[in-house]
Amino acid sequence: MSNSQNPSGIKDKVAALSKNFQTVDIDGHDLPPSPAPSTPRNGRKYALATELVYTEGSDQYNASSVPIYQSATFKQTSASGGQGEYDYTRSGNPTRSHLERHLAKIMRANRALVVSSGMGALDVITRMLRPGDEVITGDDLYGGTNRLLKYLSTHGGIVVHHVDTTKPESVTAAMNSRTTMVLLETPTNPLIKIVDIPSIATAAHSANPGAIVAVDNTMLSPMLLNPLDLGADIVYESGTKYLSGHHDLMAGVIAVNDQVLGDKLYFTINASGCGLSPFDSWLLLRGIKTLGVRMEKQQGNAQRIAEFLESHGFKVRYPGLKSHPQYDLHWSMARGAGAVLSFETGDVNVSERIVESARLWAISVSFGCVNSLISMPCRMSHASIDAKTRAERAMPEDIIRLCVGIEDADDLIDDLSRALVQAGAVNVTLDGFHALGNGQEVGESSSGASPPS
Ligand SMILES: Cc1ncc(COP(=O)(O)O)c(C=O)c1O
Ligand SMILES: N[C@@H](CCSC[C@H](N)C(=O)O)C(=O)O
Repeated sequence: MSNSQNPSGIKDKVAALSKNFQTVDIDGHDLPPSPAPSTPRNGRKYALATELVYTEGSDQYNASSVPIYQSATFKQTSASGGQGEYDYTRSGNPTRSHLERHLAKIMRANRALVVSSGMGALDVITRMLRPGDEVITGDDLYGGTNRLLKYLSTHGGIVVHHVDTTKPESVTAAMNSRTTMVLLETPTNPLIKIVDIPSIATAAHSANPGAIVAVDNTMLSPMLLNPLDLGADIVYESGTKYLSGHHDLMAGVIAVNDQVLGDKLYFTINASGCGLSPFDSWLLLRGIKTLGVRMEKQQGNAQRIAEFLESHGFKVRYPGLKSHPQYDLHWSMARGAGAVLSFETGDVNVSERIVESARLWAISVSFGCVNSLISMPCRMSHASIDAKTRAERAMPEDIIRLCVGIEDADDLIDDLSRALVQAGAVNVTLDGFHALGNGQEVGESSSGASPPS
């Protein structure tokens, strides 16, 4: 390059300098590594609602919204490679890093990792298992989790014990020195059973100090529960649900405190290539900002709807109701009841008619979205669990799951009332209406098992 093209020789100087000093750009400006993450956890400085929206970026242009680094590759400054913070998006991407560090803070973890779905997160976690390892898990589990565990027990030589995790003594009885992982959900999906995380974590670690206690926190989100503070080693969740809140992306989040564990999980993510894309990382980061207000509104609505159904004679499962058999246990761990509840009608056909009569409530799987959803888990989200297993696990075929959104609660109740009447689920009198055929106790199964899909 001639001096006329480069009068002061500044570019040569900068090029030489930048080999050693990576934060100087081509024009010699001091350049912070692009978007520096939200501050790593250093003790909670603010209330969670504040932390959700507060991110300290040091983007070179002070962008208020973290930029989407839609790039697969990052140029290096020398042929020896590995000098820049990023080289390839499968291994790391600034938008994803920002999200991960923001999540670590919110989840009260030392490290968070984001992948392409909640099931992707569980896949990464279970890749730590080896043939002969034993896993203890619940008898009421999200259908996809059950399916992956079944696959691992059929094809991977992993022994999976499904026990009633609401009874810590059942979990303890299944433990031995080969127990490598205890996998918990609370509240369970869809029976809304509560699991005592601290007691089970203590028992698992004393049976085998190397055992990993992993908690699926999808139902409550970090807004309402922090399993790592209760003795869990890994917390993971489907970011498709509350964290993002709009059903416009799929994501999975994993968080840990142990550095070695974090490194192992990261290795698998890089090796298998399931890290969350830059655009979905950005969308998830945007969704997280409103988690506090969404959850507050959603669980306020859910409480009203649970009380409405119970007051009209339905058997309702929701930890915000004093009638929940594990009300005290739930509130000893969590800061809220969440926004998923289920109820029974006593008749699978009546349940079907209710679901199909609702208008505001969309017939849809999933939960955590701003819109209210209604579903029959045995035919939808949990259809991958065969009818025989569902019956053995006392999963009522008529159970209806409500995933409550942010709409006006009166509108939701009006729509549900109309659906209950239209479906013939209630006895209407001059004084109001009352559930028909609700002679069931929690956990008692009704007839009418439908075939697995
Ligand atoms: C409790 C629970 N865990 C995990 C998952 C899996 O998440 P994803 O659908 O994002 O893979 C789901 C739902 O799909 C779920 O309900
Ligand atoms: N067809 C899907 C069903 C997804 S269910 C989603 C969510 N976890 C829920 O509980 O509603 C599948 O087979 O995985």
